[in-house]
Amino acid sequence: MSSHHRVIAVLGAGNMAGALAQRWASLDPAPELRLTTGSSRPAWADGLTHVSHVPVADVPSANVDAVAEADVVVLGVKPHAIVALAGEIADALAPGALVVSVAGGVRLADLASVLPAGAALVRTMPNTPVAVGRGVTAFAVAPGAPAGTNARVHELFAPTGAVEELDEDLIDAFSAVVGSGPAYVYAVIEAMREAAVSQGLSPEQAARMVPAMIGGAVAYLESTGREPGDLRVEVTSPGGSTAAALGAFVEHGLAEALAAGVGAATARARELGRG
Ligand SMILES: NC(=O)C1=CN([C@@H]2O[C@H](COP(=O)(O)OP(=O)(O)OC[C@H]3O[C@@H](n4cnc5c(N)ncnc54)[C@H](O)[C@@H]3O)[C@@H](O)[C@H]2O)C=CC1
Ligand SMILES: O=C(O)[C@@H]1CCC=N1
Repeated sequence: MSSHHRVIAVLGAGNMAGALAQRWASLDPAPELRLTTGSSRPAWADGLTHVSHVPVADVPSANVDAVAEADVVVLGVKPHAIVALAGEIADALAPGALVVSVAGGVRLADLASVLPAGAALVRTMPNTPVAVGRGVTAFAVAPGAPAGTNARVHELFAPTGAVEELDEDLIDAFSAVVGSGPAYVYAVIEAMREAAVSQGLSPEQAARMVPAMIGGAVAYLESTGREPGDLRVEVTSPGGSTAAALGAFVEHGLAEALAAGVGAATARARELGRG
């Protein structure tokens, strides 16, 4: 991380913004991180001298205090609370501070309306694997932001995984696939573990084997660069056991279920953005 981003304030360091902060805290050299929450305590920050944490329940000015001279300000609260939080800290922002929203649905225009004109404002959609440097984040820069804002976002997010700029109108769809996606994968892992146990494997065996299988399948896909359909066929002997499973998936509507889930998530993100 360059000298640009020496002090990072993370306001609302919960599941998502906390995952980002965790990654930044692990860098060498690490930035100074100032976390705020409502009342909860981010246990991962215990004992880290470059990470401070103040709950607004204890210190009502915690957000404004954290922003003073910060190079980056991450707004990590829930969508319904984020415009109020942006307004609360607007006057305390250091000149040139990069303001990063992670809120689902909430539009740049709504955030820009309460921030100083020309603020370096960016809307992002990260996912929780950023905590281990394997996230995938999309971002859109506010129309009035200074030149170079885009490069600052790339630099800030580079240690958290993949990052790419996306038209703001596509961020809700990206959220439905990639922001929420880890939850879908964990739901699949849970269901596969249950299925394994129902076929006689022990819970411990299933817990070990299922994530290793998924990690291996993804690594094979990524390292060969082959199409998933091609790799699927490679596993599926005609008339064999895999074909029996894939037939059952078609019969039970797996693809339709995934499409319906992604559609529901996109629609819900748009709703959240309208408040
Ligand atoms: N959880 C996820 O995987 C993802 C979440 N997001 C977005 O991240 C945002 C937060 O979601 P989560 O992290 O899941 O929720 P969360 O509830 O874990 O985090 C919100 C945090 O804000 C704190 N907070 C509440 N009021 C505050 C205030 N006035 N000042 C400072 N902190 C305050 C809470 O104590 C909590 O730590 C949402 O806008 C969501 O759309 C985006 C991408 C993925
Ligand atoms: O569930 C949510 O609303 C957020 C947005 C993407 C992931 N979590």
